[in-house]
Amino acid sequence: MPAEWALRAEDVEVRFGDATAVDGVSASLERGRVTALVGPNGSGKSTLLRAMSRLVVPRAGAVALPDVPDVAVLRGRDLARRVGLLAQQRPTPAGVTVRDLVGYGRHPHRRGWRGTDAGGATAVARALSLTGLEELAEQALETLSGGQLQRAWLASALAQETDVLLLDEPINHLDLRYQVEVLDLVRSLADEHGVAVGVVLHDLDHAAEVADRVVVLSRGRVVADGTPEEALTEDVLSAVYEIDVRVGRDPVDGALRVRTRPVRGCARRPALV
Ligand SMILES: Nc1ncnc2c1ncn2[C@@H]1O[C@H](COP(=O)(O)OP(=O)(O)OP(=O)(O)O)[C@@H](O)[C@H]1O
Repeated sequence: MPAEWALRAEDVEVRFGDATAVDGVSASLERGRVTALVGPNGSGKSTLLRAMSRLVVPRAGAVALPDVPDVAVLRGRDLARRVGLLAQQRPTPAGVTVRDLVGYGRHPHRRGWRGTDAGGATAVARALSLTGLEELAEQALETLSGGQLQRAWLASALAQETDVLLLDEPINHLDLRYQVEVLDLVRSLADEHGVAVGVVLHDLDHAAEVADRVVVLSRGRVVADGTPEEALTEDVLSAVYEIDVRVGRDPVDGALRVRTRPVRGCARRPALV
């Protein structure tokens, strides 16, 4: 049975001056499913996520929720209660603690002139716990490492408690352990909480592992959209990345593995001592 869609881009076009960054893209994010957006640098992944959360206004097309044919009619805070975005580029405000930053994620839920938010404290505590940041909660953002800061921003997006979560390169700067933990978290948000996740990833092995569906973008257009096996083919990837790509299976666990021909000079590495 096809999954129920939660957010949909319909023929979305975004231009910056004369340049078209997203060129008539249609793609759906489904409840309880992880959709990975992949493609070369500059192919329009971030711009598409930003258009889906209305951070950029499409020149044509629409972004729809099941009950709202075009989210352009929604107030920003109404959309932010339903669609969360972990953007790629974020300013780091000085003198702000991790707990403050995570609390900002509750902004769309605050009501009234005092800004009351009944579920706020629980949501912030949960987000800190899910991202392993409880011990750093009172620390100022400027004292964090790149990976800790990345987790703090992710926690802020989680505290927003939206049905749709858009994550732009969420495992950037993370060490091996936190890469796995964040990808596990992404999976469990979909599996256990029914969240529709759209995630931009550069590592195609990660995309194959975590995603139910993969959308491959090239020059602002969708060139493949399907299961990892359907979308991440040698033909598609070799054409899109303009490099000889091989797709196989991991001999140990059978997972899809994407490899490139060794870069000249890197094929023969000295033996590890
Ligand atoms: N604010 C902007 N002003 C002008 N051009 C922009 C702006 N944002 C993005 N672009 C251009 O739009 C195109 C798509 O950029 P985008 O950031 O969406 O690509 P991407 O696939 O996310 O790339 P990357 O993998 O490098 O993050 C690029 O050519 C980029 O230069």
